[in-house]
Amino acid sequence: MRMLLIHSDYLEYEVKDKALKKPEEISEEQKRGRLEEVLAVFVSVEKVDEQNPEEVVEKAVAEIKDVASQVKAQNIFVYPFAHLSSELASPDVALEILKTIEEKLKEEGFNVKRAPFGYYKAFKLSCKGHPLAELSRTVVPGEARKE
Ligand SMILES: Nc1ncnc2c1ncn2[C@@H]1O[C@H](CO)[C@@H](NC(=O)[C@@H](N)CO)[C@H]1O
Repeated sequence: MRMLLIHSDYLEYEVKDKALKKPEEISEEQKRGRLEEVLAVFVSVEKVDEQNPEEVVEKAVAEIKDVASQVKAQNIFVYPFAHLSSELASPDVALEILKTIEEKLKEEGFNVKRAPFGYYKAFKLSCKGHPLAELSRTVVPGEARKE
């Protein structure tokens, strides 16, 4: 799994078109979203993560919590983003993993939004620009090695 973490004044998105034949079903309300003072986490779920989704969720949540505490962010935006890797997991597995990351972060007390899966979306982001405002993390299950 590849993550790009951007500490931002705000992140807002608007759903445009379907990017998959069967995107996640969403309500009218979910077609737009915005969070202020947010840690935006752009996530590409990778093929290697299919070996142990539970473990990669655990590692991803730990990394996100670590960065959130460093930048003192209570709001987290989980944003599916298929552009950080050339070895993507299947959409079904990716969606499940992203939903579980969202759930676990909520259990940890964060205010979490997740952008809809399987769509082209317009988005606006205002990066804060401090030294920890732009970070990337890679997590893989167990002994799996990234080539
Ligand atoms: N392995 C994966 N990891 C993360 N997201 C994934 C995925 N497989 C499919 N998606 C979702 O389907 C859209 C089309 O690839 C993706 N859409 C996007 O990435 C938008 N930024 C528009 O390009 C995403 O919502």
